Amino acid sequence: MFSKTLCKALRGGVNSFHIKDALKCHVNNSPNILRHHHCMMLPESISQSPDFFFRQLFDNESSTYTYLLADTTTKEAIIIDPVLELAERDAQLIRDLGLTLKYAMNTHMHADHVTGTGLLKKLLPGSKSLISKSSGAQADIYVEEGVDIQFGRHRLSVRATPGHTNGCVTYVSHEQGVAFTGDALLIRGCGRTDFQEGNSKTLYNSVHSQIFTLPDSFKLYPAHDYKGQTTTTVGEEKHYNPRLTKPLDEFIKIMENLNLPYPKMIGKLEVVFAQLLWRNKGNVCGDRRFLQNVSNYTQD
Ligand SMILES: N[C@@H](CCC(=O)N[C@@H](CSS)C(=O)NCC(=O)O)C(=O)O
Repeated sequence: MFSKTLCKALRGGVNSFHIKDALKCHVNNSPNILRHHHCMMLPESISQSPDFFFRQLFDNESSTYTYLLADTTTKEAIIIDPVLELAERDAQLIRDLGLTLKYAMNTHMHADHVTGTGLLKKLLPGSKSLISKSSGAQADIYVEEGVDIQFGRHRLSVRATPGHTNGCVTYVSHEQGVAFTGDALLIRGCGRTDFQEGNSKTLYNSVHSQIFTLPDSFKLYPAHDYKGQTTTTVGEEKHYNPRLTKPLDEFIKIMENLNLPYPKMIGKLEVVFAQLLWRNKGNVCGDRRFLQNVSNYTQD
């Protein structure tokens, strides 16, 4: 079924360019059914530096990804989007690996789970919480567009990617060719825009100007996935994202008709809200204020 060139390329441990050429040649010489599938060209991927530690962690409850990154020489580490219930797991992993947590940070103020940054700070004294200034949430350190976050010799630069919430940011490592997109861009999807401070036009512009302008080979790591996918690339999403490849007006219609259920974890936040209400003697009003106050209560 495969052409000789393709079989040779697949057998020979050749690089992606060889396979690409062979695939092109295979498709050109194959029946129509293969020719009609316009698959994208695989870009050369950037290899991560040997001193860059990367670990993807998952929370089954909220389908949240947490990322632990570190400089293996200095042992300085950061954690992105930790979940409250799994803070003990994350702290233990950091201790086991002999790392020192510098920042417990968020890509945005989460509506679907309570952040673990506050508890991590207690479990790992010396670490600080970090979030974007525009999130309106409480933290030790506030970042905004253009700022660099340093750990050891590595750094993540902050790109503002509002739309799912006002304070959403994407953290980019240009050297490692990776970006942590939070809920702005999900694998073959994107963050919903129907509550909190959601705005689909803003989200569309954010993704197109701040994420799709990165090199095609950059690997993207979102804050959630509901289908068991772990990562994607800029090139893949520019080619296959069923929402963001559409023109803006179509994208807006798609987002208006997602009909997603309210995230199930918001139920849990309501328990926190009840405590907050009790503490504040009932002085809380409106959905936005509710989420803001829950965040303030849980963030730091
Ligand atoms: N049924 C899911 C709902 C998940 C959900 O709404 N996820 C958010 C991110 S957390 S606010 C989202 O933006 N989803 C976009 C999408 O297309 O799924 C659950 O409660 O688990």
